[in-house]
Amino acid sequence: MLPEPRTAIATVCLSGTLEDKLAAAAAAGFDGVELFENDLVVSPSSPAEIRRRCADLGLSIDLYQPFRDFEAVPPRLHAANLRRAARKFDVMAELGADTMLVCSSVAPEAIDDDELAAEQLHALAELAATRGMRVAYEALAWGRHVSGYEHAWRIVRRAAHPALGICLDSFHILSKGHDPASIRAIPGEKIFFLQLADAPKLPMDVLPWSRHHRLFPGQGDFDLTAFTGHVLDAGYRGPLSLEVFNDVFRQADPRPAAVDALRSLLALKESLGVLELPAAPSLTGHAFAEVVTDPGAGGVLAALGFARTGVHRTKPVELWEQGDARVVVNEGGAAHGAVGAVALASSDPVRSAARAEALRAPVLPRVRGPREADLASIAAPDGTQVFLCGDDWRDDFVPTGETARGAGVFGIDHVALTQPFDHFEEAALFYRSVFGLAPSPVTEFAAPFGLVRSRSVGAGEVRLTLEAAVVRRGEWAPAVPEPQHVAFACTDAPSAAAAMRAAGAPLLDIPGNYYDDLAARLDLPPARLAMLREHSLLYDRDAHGEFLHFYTALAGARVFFEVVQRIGGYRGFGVANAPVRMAAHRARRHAAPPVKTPA
Ligand SMILES: O=C(O)c1ccc(O)c(O)c1
Ligand SMILES: [Mg+2]
Repeated sequence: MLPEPRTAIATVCLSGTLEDKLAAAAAAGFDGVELFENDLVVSPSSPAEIRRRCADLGLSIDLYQPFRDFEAVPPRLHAANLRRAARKFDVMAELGADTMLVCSSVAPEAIDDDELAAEQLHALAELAATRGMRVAYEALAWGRHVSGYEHAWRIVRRAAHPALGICLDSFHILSKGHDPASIRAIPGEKIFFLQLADAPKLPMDVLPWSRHHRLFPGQGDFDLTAFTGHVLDAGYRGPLSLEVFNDVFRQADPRPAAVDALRSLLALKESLGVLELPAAPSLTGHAFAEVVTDPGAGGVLAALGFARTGVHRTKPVELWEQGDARVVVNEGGAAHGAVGAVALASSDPVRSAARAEALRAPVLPRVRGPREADLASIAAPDGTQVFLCGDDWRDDFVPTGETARGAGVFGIDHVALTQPFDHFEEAALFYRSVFGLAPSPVTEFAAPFGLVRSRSVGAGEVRLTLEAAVVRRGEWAPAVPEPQHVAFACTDAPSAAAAMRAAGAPLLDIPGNYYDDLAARLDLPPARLAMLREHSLLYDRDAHGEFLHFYTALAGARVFFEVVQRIGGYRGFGVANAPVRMAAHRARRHAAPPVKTPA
């Protein structure tokens, strides 16, 4: 196994003042930082004070950057650039930083002349060397004449100065579709620095793409494992340093953002085989879901055919069951009103907790009564608790003796966790790295109250959907923000809907326009279409099978239920129908007072 690389983060990734950023990076466990010039310029601390602060926090300053528009300029400008550089080397000496980043020129004065670029960089490297420092040259994807790493490397080789090397940045290389395999031809000791950033594939100009949409490794569409593998194989032994320009991260609380950032590197190191973590135990299904709501949810569950089978020994929560679908109802939290916990059956809950801890996920201390089962409880980025349980969690509930009437539900199909916009990317990385759940591609759909971004994470019978409004919402959107829901699986949706409706379940009515559109889009047999219309069922299909589903009205402040039937190997979640459901919820809220079914 290669030695485990050190970790670093550019101060530009995080929000706040330099002091906030350094504290957050250190608390998350980073070894070093890339210091952005702007963060230094606005700081009231002198470079020497920043150096002491970093030392106290256990952080090294691995790179000072950026130094712009240096190479390939007319002689008059070159002299001025060297003067400017000498000042910056003085600052670096005070900081205790020994590597300066020089990005390829973007200025219109820059000349397309590799010989001149090499000559001027040689002069800069000579200046650095006299102070025991070095210069790392990076090709920006939008550099005026140098925009690819192979070109930057040709110039560095031509300059032939021991204090001049290159800086590789995964974004600039992968965004332009350049093949990273040629990195292997660069001697490791000439790769002075490595900056890592992922990104979603977006058909836009590289500059705005880079400045607004970079993500932490594992959150986007680039293959950072293969990329970093080439760099390590070339012999690079410096830090893995995150350089992520992202509008959300730059406004977020830097403390959890830094933890999220470090988690991305731990997962990357694991995938590279340079860090061993406790393996993710297999997850065999949904043990239960906990809904935190105001009184009423139990009544809706009763109408769906569930029975109240248990009462918790010490907490004011009840267990409701039908088949293998289990819902813990906590009616004490109307203020929150949503899915409070997702409980997944783990083959090894203790190892699940150990892996979560190793990936810096908050493992919550659990207050246990004398007979209570040991569950690992881990807080997801939005505060949802994820329980990993073995078989004994049911012992926490005193049986009531009631049994479910039953309406065809046999289990939990999925749990839909609407996310605050700011946690969307982080959530996918969290569920993937901590629990080994594979994310689907991101889709977006137009909903009545704005565009919604959606993806799922899952493995086998464990399925979670993550949805977020694409921009923060204003005053006009409904007063019930982002309801969450639990979806139950059944084998016969029309019969289940009929039985539930007969028992008084508040099922959503779907407008006729929806069925007219279905008839136009899909060539469904008339009898099947009539059946869907009669029961207000929604329909979807993919290459693997078909999907029938229906929803209840809101059963609490922010929670509702869904019943689904998967036919064949259908893999989706009926996302295309989500806007119909949202509009139906809105119509229902306006037409009727809040649902209050008798318990
Ligand atoms: O967007 C920029 O200007 C910028 C600056 C420094 C970098 O290392 C980089 O990758 C981009
Ligand atoms: Mg960079």
